Amino acid sequence: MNELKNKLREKLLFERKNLSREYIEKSDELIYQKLISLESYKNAKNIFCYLSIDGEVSTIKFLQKALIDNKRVFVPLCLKKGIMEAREIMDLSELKEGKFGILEPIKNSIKINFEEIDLSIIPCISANKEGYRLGYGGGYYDRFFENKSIKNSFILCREKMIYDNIPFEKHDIKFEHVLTDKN
Ligand SMILES: Nc1nc2c(c(=O)[nH]1)N(C=O)[C@@H](CNc1ccc(C(=O)N[C@@H](CCC(=O)O)C(=O)O)cc1)CN2
Ligand SMILES: Nc1ncnc2c1ncn2[C@@H]1O[C@H](COP(=O)(O)OP(=O)(O)OP(=O)(O)O)[C@@H](O)[C@H]1O
Repeated sequence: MNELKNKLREKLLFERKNLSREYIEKSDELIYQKLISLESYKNAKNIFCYLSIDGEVSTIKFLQKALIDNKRVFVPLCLKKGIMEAREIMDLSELKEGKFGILEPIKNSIKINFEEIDLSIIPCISANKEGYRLGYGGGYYDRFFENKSIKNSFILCREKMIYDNIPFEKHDIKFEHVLTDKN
């Protein structure tokens, strides 16, 4: 199974590299507009959202907007293999580049308990329309959401990166929504 996922990861990352700058910018903007129009965004007090890298759907503008709208914003801090926490940031300038080139909050940032998160924004390399995703293979999101009652979870995925036949296993979490530049 891991072999299958790794092959697919490689193929999809290659395809992602070949998306045009134009399409990337356009889909980033469309997805951003959808995000800030969500009722679950408007009602959210506490938001958990990733910090985008490479060809992932950009979340920078969204995070800035959330901070301006006085939401409390939490981002992933990877602690050890497969384990991450949601830690608060007040400003994007607090972030430092961590493992994998991903921006991270400082070590003594405030942790939020899972139950207090009102809205979760989740990265992927690819996803299917049912809410299964393919990530970088660290298992961070599967463990973070394991055995939890998930509310208002949104995977961000460009329409061109949607892939119907994502292989999934018992531990893989099915998220509630997939936001693309089309749906
Ligand atoms: N933007 C963004 N942030 C995210 C994720 C993501 O997919 N996107 N994550 C989603 O999970 C978590 C980080 N995922 C990670 C996955 C792998 C490695 C990593 O170091 N990989 C090594 C090999 C590790 C090993 O197997 O020993 C490498 O590829 O060099 C780091 C972070 C949390 N933050
Ligand atoms: N809840 C879990 N408990 C134990 N191991 C897990 C769990 N979830 C995932 N794993 C393990 O983590 C590894 C990576 O899983 P997977 O390929 O599904 O990651 P991914 O969803 O692509 O990664 P990420 O969530 O970091 O983006 C696999 O070896 C898997 O067995």
